[in-house]
Amino acid sequence: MKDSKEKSGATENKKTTKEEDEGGRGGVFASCSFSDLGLDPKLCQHLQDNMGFQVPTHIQARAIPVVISGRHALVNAATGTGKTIVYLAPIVHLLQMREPRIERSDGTFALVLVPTRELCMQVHGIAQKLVHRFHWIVPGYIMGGENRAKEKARLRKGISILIATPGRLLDHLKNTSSFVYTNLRWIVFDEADRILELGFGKAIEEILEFLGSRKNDFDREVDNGKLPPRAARQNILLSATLTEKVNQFANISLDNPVMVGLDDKKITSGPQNLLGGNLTLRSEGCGSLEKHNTFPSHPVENYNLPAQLIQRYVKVSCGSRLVVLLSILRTLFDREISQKIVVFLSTCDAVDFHYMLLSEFQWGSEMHSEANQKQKFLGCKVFHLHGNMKHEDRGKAFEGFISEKSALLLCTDVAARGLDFPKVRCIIQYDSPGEASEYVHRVGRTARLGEKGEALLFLQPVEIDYLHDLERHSVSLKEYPLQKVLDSFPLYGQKHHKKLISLDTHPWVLFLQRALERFVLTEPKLMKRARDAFCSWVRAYTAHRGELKKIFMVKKLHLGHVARSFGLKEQPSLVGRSFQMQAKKKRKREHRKDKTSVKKRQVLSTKPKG
Ligand SMILES: Nc1ncnc2c1ncn2[C@@H]1O[C@H](COP(=O)(O)OP(=O)(O)OP(=O)(O)O)[C@@H](O)[C@H]1O
Repeated sequence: MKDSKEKSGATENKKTTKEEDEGGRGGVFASCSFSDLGLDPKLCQHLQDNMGFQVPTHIQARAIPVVISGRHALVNAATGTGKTIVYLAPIVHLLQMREPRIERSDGTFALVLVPTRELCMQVHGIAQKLVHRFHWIVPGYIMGGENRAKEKARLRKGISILIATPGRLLDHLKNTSSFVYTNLRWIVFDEADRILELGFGKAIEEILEFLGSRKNDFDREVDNGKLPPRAARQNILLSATLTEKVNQFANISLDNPVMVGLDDKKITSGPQNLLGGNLTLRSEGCGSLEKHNTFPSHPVENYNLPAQLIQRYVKVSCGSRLVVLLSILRTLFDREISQKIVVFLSTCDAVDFHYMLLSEFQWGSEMHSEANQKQKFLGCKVFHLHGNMKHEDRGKAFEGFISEKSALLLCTDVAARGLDFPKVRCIIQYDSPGEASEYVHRVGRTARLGEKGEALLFLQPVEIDYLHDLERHSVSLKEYPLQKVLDSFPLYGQKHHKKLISLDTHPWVLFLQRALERFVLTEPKLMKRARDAFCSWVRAYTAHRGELKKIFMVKKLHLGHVARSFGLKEQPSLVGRSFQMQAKKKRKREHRKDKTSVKKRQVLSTKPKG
């Protein structure tokens, strides 16, 4: 009975895919209804009336029946296509059906693991909305940085759907005896690859071991009578990008998973199984499954980006980067006053510096020939978000950026994954991402759910090969018309050259650079931030791994130009004590080496031959 229901679901979904490819907002929505997917009518009504979800998205239509069926699943779909509902709706559906009703004293039934605090809060918010009509289902969260004692008290009372970051969950598994998880039915890994990238690999293994949910442990625990049969436990893994990390993760946590969202054109080469050859896929349920039992050992995935996303790159020499960033931001906000933009930077110090600069930088009277009073260069509200901020400030920035109509967010990759900021129009990657998968997640903060969106990647001329790396994943970018943008700024008496030799000699670039350097010089706090940012930025640049090291070569950086990009006039040797110390140590080491080799040579030359 169950199988036939799933089969009919799969056929229906295939039909919706075709139909929806022909129309709909960017091909995101399916033409079936939530109740067609087998969800409870009250839940469907609530999704429609209170949450405004009229119909499921494509991935929801395909994956919700699979999750309801109880199978382990690996779900892959573009950013912003509604993957959170893919697991939360079936969990709520199945929990509200239980007779007798679940109680808080039954403890945790579903565990959702996420990589960051912000995502934890976001998923918890959605879970709270979903259980609105089912007051006996209690969502809750635990995450790093929160008060442990309060969390313990909440766990003691009982949390039915628990959203957690891995470190804090492990802590409670080890130390909170009142945490009941004997009824655990689901473990969901949202942004699975990122959880591993953040170094939670060991924690995850320990968690799975604690919960008796490692693939190989499971049968043993069942045999020992510690766990109910397999059907009672379901693991689900979700990400917009399939990487080697997801592969590892799937290997330890999934048992005969159903793969949803992988289609033929996504993998371009290679002979082996994505899941290390261990995976045996079932042929029933989704018709597409049988096709996917072979995958490359090092898959080159064609990333699935929102079709309506406009992707461009801007080629800028290092010394002009800051001026170009400000000019583009100004142009974007002038073009559309009410909009939201996110700028990604590589380090917390770089975020702090740019946050202070962009919040405070004003047009001086010397810039404006007519008006004497100063005015802010950017009129919008500026927020910043990174991992070194106090937890409450992170929370405020997150909430603040969501609620503003027009705002700029400067952030590190802490905001790259999963966060759903409504109405973000443009993503600027001022500092390059690492792996192509990171590019995909960053740009995924815009063009969500079929909305419009633009993405702009800054590259120095020496870094342009990064575009080839993206192309390997079928991500191709067009060049941004920078000259046109720069020419649109007033030059105040300076001659406009029709044919410019280089961007760095553009009168507007020179003009704004001088103004920025003066501004940084007169603000001691900003100057300090600029120096710290310079040092951390160069350190981060040296941290690129693998093949990317050949593109982002620190040797090719002109440190004087890097300093200019932080509004500093000084040469790098004058900037940052840690740098001076490092350089001094290096010189000493080299000096010692020279001395020893001279001595050796002397010894050799004075040694009598034979
Ligand atoms: N069926 C639906 N109809 C309308 N809106 C929806 C529907 N499903 C989800 N949404 C909304 O779409 C947005 C994106 O959802 P979600 O954050 O779950 O996407 P995602 O695929 O997990 O993205 P990412 O890969 O970036 O994590 C959210 O604002 C969510 O409320």
